[in-house]
Amino acid sequence: MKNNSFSIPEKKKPLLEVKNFSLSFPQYKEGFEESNIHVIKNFELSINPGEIVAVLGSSGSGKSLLADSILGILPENAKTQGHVFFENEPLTAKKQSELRGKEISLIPQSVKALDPLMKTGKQVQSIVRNKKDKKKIQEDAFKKLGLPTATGKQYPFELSGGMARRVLIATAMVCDAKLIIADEPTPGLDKKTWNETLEYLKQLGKANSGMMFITHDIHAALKIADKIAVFYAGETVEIANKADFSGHGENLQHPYTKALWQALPENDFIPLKGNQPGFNELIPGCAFAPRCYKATELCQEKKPESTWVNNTMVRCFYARN
Ligand SMILES: Nc1ncnc2c1ncn2[C@@H]1O[C@H](COP(=O)(O)OP(=O)(O)OP(=O)(O)O)[C@@H](O)[C@H]1O
Ligand code: NI
Repeated sequence: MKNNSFSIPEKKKPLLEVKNFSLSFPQYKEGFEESNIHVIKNFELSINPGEIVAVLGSSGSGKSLLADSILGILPENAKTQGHVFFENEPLTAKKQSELRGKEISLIPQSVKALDPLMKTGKQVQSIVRNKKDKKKIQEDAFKKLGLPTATGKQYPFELSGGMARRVLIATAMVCDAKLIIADEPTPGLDKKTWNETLEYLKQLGKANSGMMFITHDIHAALKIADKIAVFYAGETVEIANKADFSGHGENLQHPYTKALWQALPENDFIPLKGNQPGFNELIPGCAFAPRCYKATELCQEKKPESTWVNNTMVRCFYARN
C-alpha cells in the first residue's frame, strides 16, 4: 500500500503577514508633556498568494497609514511596533526600499499622485521594469483597462476622474508586482465606472500574486475580496470569509461585523447607534463594548485576544465555537 494517504498538504507561504502591529504619533500638550495618539493597535493580517484581502474601516481610521507602513513611507513622527513579513522574511526598511514599486506596488488613494507635468503614457512606461517593450506593455495595459490609446498622449488634467483612476491601476498592472496595495481606489465613481474598476482590480489581484484592498465601502469589498479584515478603532476585530456575509449574518463572528452587514439597506437596515472611540480615548476593554448588545463586565474590563473560530480570526469573548 502506498504511504501517501496521510500526507499533510504543504502549507502555503503567506505573501504578507502583519502581526501585532501598532502605530502611534507623539502629541505634545501644554507644558510640553508628551503623550501618544494610538491610531493602529494590535493589527493582524495575512495575505496568501492569489488572494484579495480587503481592509474595511471607516474614514480616518488609519487605513492609508497601514498601507504606508508596509511600503515604508510613513511620516517621520510615526512610531511603530510589531512585525511585518513579506514571503516569510522580516520587512526591514532596507527590504522595503528594495521592493517598493517593484515586488510591492501601491495604487494610491488620490489621483493627485499622478505627475501633472508628464503625459500619462510616459508615466506608466517609466514604471515598466522590462527595458525593451515599455511602450507596448503600457499600451496593452491601457487597452485592457478600456483606455483609448490616445489617452497616453494626454496629461492628467485632461482626464476624467474615472480615467485617471484607470491610469493609476495601469501603473500597478505594468509593475508586475507580487503584492498590490490598492488604497480606496473607487471613491466618487459612477456606478458603471465603479463596477468596471472593481472588475479590473479583481483581474489584477488574481493575475498578480495578491492584493490588499483598502476601502470603507463594504459593497466594494464584497465584490472583489476573498477575505475581509474588519477594522474598528484601529484593531482588526474579525477577518471574515466573503461567504460569511450572507443571510442575517449568522456566520459572522464579531458583533460589529454583524452590525455592519445588518445595517445595509438591502439586508435588515438596522442602524448602528453611537460612534467609534477617538484615538485619545484609553479603553481598557473591547473598543466595541459600549455599542455591543452582547457586552458584559468582562468586555468593559479586558481586551479580547484574537482567537480562531470556524476558520475566522475574531476578537470577541463571545464568538461561537
Ligand atoms: N503625521 C501625522 N501626525 C499625526 N497624526 C496623523 C498623521 N498622519 C495621519 N494622522 C492621523 O491618523 C488618522 C488616520 O489617517 P489615515 O489617512 O491613515 O486614515 P484613513 O483610514 O486612510 O482615512 P480615509 O478613509 O479618509 O482615507 C488621521 O485621521 C489623522 O488623525
Ligand atoms: Ni486613506
